[in-house]
Amino acid sequence: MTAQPQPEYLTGDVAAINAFIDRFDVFLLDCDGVIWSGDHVFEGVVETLELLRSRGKRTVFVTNNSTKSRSDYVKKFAAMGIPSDVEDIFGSAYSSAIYISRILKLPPHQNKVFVIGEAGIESELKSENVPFIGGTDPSFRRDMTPEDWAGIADGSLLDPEVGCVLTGLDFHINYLKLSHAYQYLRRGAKFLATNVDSTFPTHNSFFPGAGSIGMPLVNSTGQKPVSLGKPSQAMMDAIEGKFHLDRERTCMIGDRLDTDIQFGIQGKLGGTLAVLTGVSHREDWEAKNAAAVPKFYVDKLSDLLKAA
Ligand SMILES: O=C(O)[C@H](O)[C@H](O)COP(=O)(O)O
Ligand SMILES: [Mg+2]
Repeated sequence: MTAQPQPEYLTGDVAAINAFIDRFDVFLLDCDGVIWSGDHVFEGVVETLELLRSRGKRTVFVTNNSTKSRSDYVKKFAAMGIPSDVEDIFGSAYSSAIYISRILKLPPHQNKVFVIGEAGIESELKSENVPFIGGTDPSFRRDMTPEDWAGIADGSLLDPEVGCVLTGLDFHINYLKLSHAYQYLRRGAKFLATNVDSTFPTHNSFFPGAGSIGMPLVNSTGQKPVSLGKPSQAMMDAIEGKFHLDRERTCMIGDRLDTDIQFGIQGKLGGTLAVLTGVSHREDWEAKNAAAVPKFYVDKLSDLLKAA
């Protein structure tokens, strides 16, 4: 197997950074591991976004994190001193909601979604008028009872209008939710995921990701979900349609090879930039079986400030 061309290292190279910025009109920016870690915004990120915008560049935030809706993210950005607009944000919860409402088009008698995930998914489904159950409903945040075993087994506790199961990052996952979802899938419901990231970078550490939350259903049903987050090209096509992207003049910036960088490469974007403040490290793309190799990399996003 021929070695993949290794990325250009930009950190500290003012001329290369300027050439990099001038080469693109639109920057698609990942969030967890690039902009912030949990509620902590990385140093210099606010100024870096200001620099890109001052040079007439469009900044679009593309996150796989489905726990928040686009309007939640506008609030999170504002709290960090980053002006943004709902129109600048494309999350996997939104990507999933528009896929279900505009592409999947569930039959009217089975148009409900059983959600495994947080409020972000529910808000985006509501914005697309897609009915759902499960999710943050407190009646699902408890242990199984004898009635649950019996009612799930004979179907009397299941909602016949559920036609789809959607899994995302869920900080309240439990056996009751998994059992309902499993039975809906056994009965033929469509299996979707907002994203399948194995880990979640936050609090300067790592936690189980959305993909690890949905894995018990993959294992128990033998089915794989259709994933609507990065690197899904359904998401890229939706972004291209919305922002009228010139792919050659667009660069994806991310911290994860098998989501962000693959997303940019499969999307045939003009460039991909990896940052080393999140999941992936140099060894990951230098490895023979690398999931993807970025075109450029920096230690951290704010290294682009050297261009100023
Ligand atoms: O488990 C997850 O959902 C992901 O780790 C998280 O959402 C990643 O978000 P992103 O880096 O795409 O902003
Ligand atoms: Mg990330």
